[in-house]
Parts: sequence; C-alpha cells; structure tokens
Amino acid sequence: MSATESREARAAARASHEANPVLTIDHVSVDYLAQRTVHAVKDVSLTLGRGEILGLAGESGCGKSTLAYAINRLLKPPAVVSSGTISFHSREGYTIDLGSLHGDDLRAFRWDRISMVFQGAMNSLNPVISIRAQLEDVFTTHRPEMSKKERRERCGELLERVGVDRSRLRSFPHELSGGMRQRVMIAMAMALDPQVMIMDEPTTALDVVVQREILREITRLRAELGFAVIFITHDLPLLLEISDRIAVMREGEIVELGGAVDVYTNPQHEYTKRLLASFPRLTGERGDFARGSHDRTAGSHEAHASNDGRGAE
Ligand SMILES: Nc1ncnc2c1ncn2[C@@H]1O[C@H](COP(=O)(O)OP(=O)(O)OP(=O)(O)O)[C@@H](O)[C@H]1O
Repeated sequence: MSATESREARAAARASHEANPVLTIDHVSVDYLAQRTVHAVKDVSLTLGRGEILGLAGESGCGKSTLAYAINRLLKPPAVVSSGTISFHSREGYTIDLGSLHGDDLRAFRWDRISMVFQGAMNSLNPVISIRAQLEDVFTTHRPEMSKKERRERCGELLERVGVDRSRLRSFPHELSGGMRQRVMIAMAMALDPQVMIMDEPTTALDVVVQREILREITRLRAELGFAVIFITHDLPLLLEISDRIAVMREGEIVELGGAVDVYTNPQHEYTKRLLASFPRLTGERGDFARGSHDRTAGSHEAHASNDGRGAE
C-alpha cells in the first residue's frame, strides 16, 4: 500500500465512525458487586467505525479492561452490566444486540465477528500442543465444513500474515519467543476474519523493538483486511502513533474523545493534559514509526485468546 493510499485509508476510517459504524456502545455502565460496589464503567457511549483504530487510554484501574470485557460479553460475577446496550452492525446491514446473545450463538459470535487479544494471551497457548493443532482447532470448531487440506493451508497463511514462518506450525509454544507467541495469538484472533478486534495491552509484556514490529503488522493488516480495532493501553504515546481516534478514560468515564492529532495537539480536558505531560518521550522520533515519516500530517497514527473471565477473581 502506498503512502497516499495509507493516508486515504486512515482518513476514511476517521470519517466512518458515524457514517458507517461497526459497533455502538450506548450508555453502558458496569458495576462490580463486591463487598463494596465498584462503579467501574459509568455511562459510556462510543461508536467504532468500520475499519477504524480507536485507542482507549487511561491509568490503571480506570475501567478500560472492564469495558473491553463488557463488549465481548466476557464479564462474570460479581460484574454486572447495570445499564446500556452494545450493538454490532454487520457488513450485510443487520444489527445485533450483544446483550441478547447466549450459549452457542455467543461463542460463535465472539470468534467470528469480534475477537480479543489479551496482554498475557501468549501464555495461554497450550504448552503440549503444537501451534498447528491449536490454530487448526479454531477452524475445526467454527468451520467444520473445511477440508483438512484447506485448514492446513489456511493455518500456514495465517502465520505468514503475522510475520511468522509457516515452518513454525510444527513448533510447540516453548520453542517460540514471547513476541512470536503473541503473533500466533493475533493470528488466531484474525483466523475467522472478524470485523472487530479488541486488543487489551497486547504488546505490553514485549520489548520495545518487538512491540514496534507487531504494531506495524497490526496497522498493515487493518489497512489490508479492513477490521476495526479497539486498542487499549495506558501508554498514550503509543496510541498517538497507531490510532485514528483516541478516547481517554478516567474513573469509569470517557472524559475526552477525538482525532488522535487533536487529542495530542489540542487536548480539552485537564486530565488529558496531565496524562500527556506524564510521557516525556512524546517528543522525538518515536511517533513516526507506524506511519512512516511521509505520513506525519495525517496524525499520529495506525484472538481468540484465553477467556480469563473478567470478574472471576
Ligand atoms: N473482580 C473485581 N471485583 C471488584 N472490583 C473490580 C474487579 N475487577 C476490577 N475491579 C475494579 O474495577 C475498576 C476498573 O478496573 P479495570 O481492570 O477495568 O481497569 P483498567 O483500566 O483496565 O486497569 P489496568 O490497566 O490496570 O488493567 C477498578 O477500580 C478495579 O479495582
């Protein structure tokens, strides 16, 4: 993809959140009914555009993960969605209220339409099963009509798509680096061509070089495949590099939401200003990596995974 095309893809993604949404979060609140009730997410409304990368930033404990789990219907008691609705808009033009999905429908939906990659996802690969068998399992379960040959071919393609040689299909998780394992998890999350990927600190546990490579891969793949991403991290500078828009969350509320460049150059909320000021490395070259230096004007920008059940602890 050329620089112009890539700029156009981002501009289209930024414009599409209202005209062409893939997900609508409407006045959602989540409480943890523990000894003391925690209002973790308070009346959040957000629209995710088709093909958009939306960054969700905020300090530890502000409710980012709880919101992500709510979207994917992975919350477990004592968490309850106390109000609001989350709707998914299919490419084919129909809308699904996620709250109405149960059982097999919900499981199928999660893999097919929305997938998720967690921070520790790479550690959720089964250590005694080969990468091939774990990838194939996704297709055996969700695409039972696929022939064995097709399945094998698809697994090879998937690995290569995330920058891992297909010879690694024979490997076991312990034979791969952390970065490679996380790439495998991203490949799994993409296996069924979902329209939304939720990435909750997917690269935090990795060193900076590997982190950058993986982020580049994600931005390239989104341009190629057109999925939307909700990318969650406390690392605001990283979000400035990859996101079309950024939502800043504080104590369960979205306090600022805007284009990534606007949030960076003209933050409206005091909390956003403080958050930006807390990252001295915002100056310098770092903001260039995902976009390439030619694309600076466009703004700082570009899973199946373990179901660890938010609220289960
Ligand atoms: N199982 C639980 N029971 C009670 N309170 C919880 C539970 N899980 C999370 N919380 C509380 O909900 C709030 C939001 O937590 P959450 O993990 O969603 O924040 P976060 O922004 O994702 O933080 P981090 O970046 O550290 O993951 C916090 O106050 C947290 O203590």
